[in-house]
Amino acid sequence: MNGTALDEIDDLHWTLGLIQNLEVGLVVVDRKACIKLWNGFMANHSGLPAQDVVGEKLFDKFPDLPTHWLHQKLETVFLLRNPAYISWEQRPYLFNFKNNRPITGYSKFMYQNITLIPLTSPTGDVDHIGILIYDVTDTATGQIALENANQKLKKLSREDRLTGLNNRGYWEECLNREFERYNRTELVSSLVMFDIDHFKKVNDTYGHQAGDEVIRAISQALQIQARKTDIAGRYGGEEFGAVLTGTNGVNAMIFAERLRANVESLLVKHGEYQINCTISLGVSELNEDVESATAWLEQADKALYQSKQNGRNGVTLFSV
Ligand SMILES: Nc1nc2c(ncn2[C@@H]2O[C@H](COP(=O)(O)OP(=O)(O)OP(=O)(O)O)[C@@H](O)[C@H]2O)c(=O)[nH]1
Repeated sequence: MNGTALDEIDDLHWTLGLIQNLEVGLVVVDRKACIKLWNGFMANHSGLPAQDVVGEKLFDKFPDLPTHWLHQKLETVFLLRNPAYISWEQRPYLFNFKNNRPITGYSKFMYQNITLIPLTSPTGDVDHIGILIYDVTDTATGQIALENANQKLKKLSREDRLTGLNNRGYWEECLNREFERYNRTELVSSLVMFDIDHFKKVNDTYGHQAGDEVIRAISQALQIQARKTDIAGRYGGEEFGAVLTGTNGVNAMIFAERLRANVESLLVKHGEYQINCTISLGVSELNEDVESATAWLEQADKALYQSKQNGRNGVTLFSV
């Protein structure tokens, strides 16, 4: 053997060593999806050494693979002779490997980015594809945790702590949006505002904690009665609002009256006491006479004030 041949063998030897020890998975398959190369990364994570895998059909050896999808991807790479990239966001993993990172141990599996590379033979044909598997568990779990934290923050910024209802800021935003929507679609909506009657007396008689229990119980009654499309919020200390989308004034009055009766029949337990409360409600239908979201709110508030004037524990529909 001459010097050049020895050099080439030497080059091949260290190239193979490099491939075997890469911290990236490498699988080479032919046109029949027969496995030609299976590097150390793949052996370590699958528990299957190269001698058990090389020469086998990929889909026979790994029946859990997304056969149809991967087959199509491989065919496209053979046909177009262009690489294909699949990120963990499109498909969390190709091979179901356990996540063995101690820091990101809360993910059960290894997130993977995948690259499919067409491999050209000396004749210029593409008869093989290299499948590269990158372990991106750290990036993926970090990004998922960040997204979850953002979702939680968003929820917290919109939520009233005591009741879990929308807080005033977010509820007003929804009210404004509903008003804008009405201007575009003219689909009717109604607003119900209500306030707990003589609530100061509840606090003074049973204490602030008991008052909080009453607020929570009434909020729950509101949440149970509201539809998914209704927008319920805590407007102030003991004042609440509900935007009833797609509901006219007459039906909003039925809603309000049912809620009034529900609250009237509630008995809120606090220690040895059972506290009974009532609410006063005002209803305002959104129609072309209402000039702004603020005007809509003022109308419902006027109707609520009328209910208080009428002796409380009642419902009033705003009229000019
Ligand atoms: N426990 C508790 N009390 C609150 C909260 N927010 C406001 N309040 C109390 O609600 C009471 C509201 O009293 P008022 O505005 O005088 O009204 P009211 O006693 O309900 O009388 P009317 O509305 O006229 O029937 C006050 O005593 C506030 O301290 C809260 O989050 N928890």
